[in-house]
Amino acid sequence: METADVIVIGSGQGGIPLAADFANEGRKVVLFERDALGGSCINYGCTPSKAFLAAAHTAGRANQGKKLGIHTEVEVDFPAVMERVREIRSSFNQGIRQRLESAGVKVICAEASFVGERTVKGGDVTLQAPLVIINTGTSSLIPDIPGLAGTPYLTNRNFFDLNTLPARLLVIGGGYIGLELGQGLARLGSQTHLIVRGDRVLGQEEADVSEVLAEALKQDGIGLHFGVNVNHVAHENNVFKLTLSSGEQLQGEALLVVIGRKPNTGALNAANSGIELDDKGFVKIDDQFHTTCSGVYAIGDAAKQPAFTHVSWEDYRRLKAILCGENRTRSDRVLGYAVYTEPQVGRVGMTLEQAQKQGINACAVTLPMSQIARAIEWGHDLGFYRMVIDSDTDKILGATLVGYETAELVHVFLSLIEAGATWQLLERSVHIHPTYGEALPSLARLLLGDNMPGCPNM
Ligand SMILES: Cc1cc2nc3c(=O)[nH]c(=O)nc-3n(C[C@H](O)[C@H](O)[C@H](O)COP(=O)(O)OP(=O)(O)OC[C@H]3O[C@@H](n4cnc5c(N)ncnc54)[C@H](O)[C@@H]3O)c2cc1C
Ligand SMILES: NC(=O)c1ccc[n+]([C@@H]2O[C@H](COP(=O)([O-])OP(=O)(O)OC[C@H]3O[C@@H](n4cnc5c(N)ncnc54)[C@H](O)[C@@H]3O)[C@@H](O)[C@H]2O)c1
Repeated sequence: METADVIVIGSGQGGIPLAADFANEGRKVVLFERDALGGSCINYGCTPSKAFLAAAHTAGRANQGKKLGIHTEVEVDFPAVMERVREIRSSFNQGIRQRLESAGVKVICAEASFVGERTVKGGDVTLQAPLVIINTGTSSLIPDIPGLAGTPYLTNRNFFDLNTLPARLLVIGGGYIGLELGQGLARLGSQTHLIVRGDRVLGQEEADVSEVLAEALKQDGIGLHFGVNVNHVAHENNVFKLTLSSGEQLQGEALLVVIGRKPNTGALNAANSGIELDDKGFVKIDDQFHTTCSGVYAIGDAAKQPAFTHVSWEDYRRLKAILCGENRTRSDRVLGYAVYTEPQVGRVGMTLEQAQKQGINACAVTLPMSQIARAIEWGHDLGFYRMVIDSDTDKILGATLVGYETAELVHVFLSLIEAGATWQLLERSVHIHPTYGEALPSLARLLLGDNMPGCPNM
């Protein structure tokens, strides 16, 4: 049987740099990929969705110009929007191929599965290696709704193949993907309905985050249906007909199904290498990414890490350090993430509820957009900034920023928390006027009991 030094299964966000690094060090590295190189992020996730949203939010902002007295007629060239998205995706994809090739990684385009301990078969190649890394990601979870199977519904996988703007869009799921892509198509002109099983969108966030988002979606003309299930799907004459548990019927030319993800571990035959999966199929790992089989590690979404690209990438850095003998773990990082709706949600660290559940004597301060000069000047009236602190140590524990481009601004908190900073440090900082960033020391000033924390001229 052929051998290698390292086998990587899946070209996800952590697997690619790991494979390239080991190959650059002169080791024999083989990477198995059953689909497009670069995984979900580059092909069906972050890259195409954010390129798509750049167009959608440009249209949305132009339409909102009327609040500032600017009236424009937006004309959407949908095929051009989608062609640009696919071009960007393709260029990123090519970049991955070049990176792996120039590092000397042997890429095998086949689905891999374990046939023995640390022994992997893909296509007609069977290999054994002392080090195997699983980075196989997730795929769309599809609900078992009568009538759905066999219809041409959309998921994040085929969404970016669209060439015609659907006149009416129906979305099942009120999470990240439903909100981002649903709001995106609505802003480009689809009459959109969001069907949400729970009582609010983004159910895992704080309730007032959901409220702001719901208001923003309504302003984009999106119909919101809470607390309902889809009982039946029909597809006739190119029109989807959905019957909801409330008895309501909805129709649309497109149906987007985005109710969460399932791990890509079914094909792995993990048990053949003594690798245990949990009851949902995620690979079980310890705090150093080790599976239940010696020499086999798992990173990213398939290992039930928070499902974000930067997490999978950071998994790579930590696993690399661990394999080089450093005593790192996976659980001591400050988690940040963002939702790319308008307004955006930028989140870092703990919410107040999470902190209190951990027994921390925590408190939070919140500053609404109506008290931020920059937001008033630009007409960005939806949202708020919130900071959570430890009342005993004064350390900053977390932040939730809902507003314009907060995915950028929230990094201030990421660095402060990483540095173990107190809220007094933020309060002392003199931020530039007039900026959104200026509101962050103002937020801290609320802890001084300052009721008028805004900028000097307010
Ligand atoms: C629509 C959408 C938008 C997103 N937007 C963002 C965002 O803005 N920011 C963010 O941080 N995250 C975002 N995410 C999440 C992000 O894409 C993932 O968390 C990220 O890609 C990490 O995935 P990964 O490294 O675990 O594996 P993946 O990127 O999923 O890659 C796994 C790879 O393994 C391959 N594979 C699976 N099984 C096998 C097998 N048996 N043999 C060979 N190959 C196999 C797959 O084909 C795939 O290429 C988004 C996701 C989606 C779906
Ligand atoms: N900006 C980003 O970083 C970004 C963007 C997109 C996706 N992602 C990642 O991808 C993951 C998956 O996104 P997602 O939107 O598919 O999942 P999600 O978990 O964010 O949302 C799923 C939604 O579907 C609903 N739902 C679940 N089961 C249902 C059912 N049977 N019927 C009807 N509704 C149901 C849930 O209540 C929820 O509203 C995210 O958790 C995130 O980690 C990240």
